Amino acid sequence: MVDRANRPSALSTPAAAAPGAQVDIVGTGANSKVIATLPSGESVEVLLYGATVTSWKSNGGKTENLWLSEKAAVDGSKPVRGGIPVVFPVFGPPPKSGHPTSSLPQHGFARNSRWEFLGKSTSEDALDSTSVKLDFGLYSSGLTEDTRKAWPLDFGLQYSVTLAKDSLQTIVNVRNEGDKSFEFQFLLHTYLRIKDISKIAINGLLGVEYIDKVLNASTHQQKDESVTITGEVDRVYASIPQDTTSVVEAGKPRFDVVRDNLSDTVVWNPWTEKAAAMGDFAPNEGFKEMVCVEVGTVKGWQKLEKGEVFEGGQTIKSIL
Ligand SMILES: O=P(O)(O)OC[C@H]1O[C@@H](O)[C@H](O)[C@@H](O)[C@@H]1O
Repeated sequence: MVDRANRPSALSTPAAAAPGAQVDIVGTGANSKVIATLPSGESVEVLLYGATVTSWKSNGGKTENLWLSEKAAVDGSKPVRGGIPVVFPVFGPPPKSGHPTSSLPQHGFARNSRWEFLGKSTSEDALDSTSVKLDFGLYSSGLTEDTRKAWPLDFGLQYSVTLAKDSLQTIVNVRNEGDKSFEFQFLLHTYLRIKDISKIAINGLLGVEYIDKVLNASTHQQKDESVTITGEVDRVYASIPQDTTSVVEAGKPRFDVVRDNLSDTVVWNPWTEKAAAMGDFAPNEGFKEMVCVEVGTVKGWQKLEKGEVFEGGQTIKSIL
């Protein structure tokens, strides 16, 4: 457990009042989303369902950085296929029995619960560039009765999405608001949009041990400098010493994914058959234009005692 409640996050954004960013709440009910746009045109869209970031445009609003399936459910009927779903309090299929998360669905309940929009703050950096921070909350009191029964622990999640000119920062703060300790895993299931999977290299994982879920969960070590993708990939890289995982496309840096207080990263691409088997994955060939680089804490469990807080997240830089 890492308690960062009392130390300022290196990634936190000051909430100084500055005009400029436009923030709108669009739609009603399960479809509601918050859209923030900077004066320079960059934008982010966050569906209240799952607090799922469904779009992040940089380059003056001209470049979409996230992949979203054409058949993604954005009506609250199921987790969103694409964008940045939030995985909490368990990653993947939960332990079969004997763990408090055992009756939860794959990847937990955060990605299919409706979050509250807590508000926005804007700031300007030294270069007079505006950024906007959107805060979302999910609390045990806001869960459905069934979910509450399946995980009857008192928690508060605050999730901050900060849009700046060339970056998006997503940070979670998990608080134990009950009397009993609890364990959790957390992951940001980011679907990065790329042009051509055959030209992608993922760097920053050299020497790191990973569990290969395609090869019967066997353990391997990353021996090549770059991970390239030529078939289904589903790997959990754990305890990564380097903070940054980079995505290079056709020899040019495209994304830097910088982890904050999260030591693991999942690299996932479903490839042909798995993509075709998912009813909400479209178009079929869409797997060529996405790669998931998912930062998290998923090997083992984070434990929070009464009143304790954990904070962690990522900053993604879009390089063009
Ligand atoms: O279909 P889901 O539940 O969104 O999960 C997608 C993928 O998510 C990845 O994080 C997992 O490592 C994969 O095993 C899984 O298939």
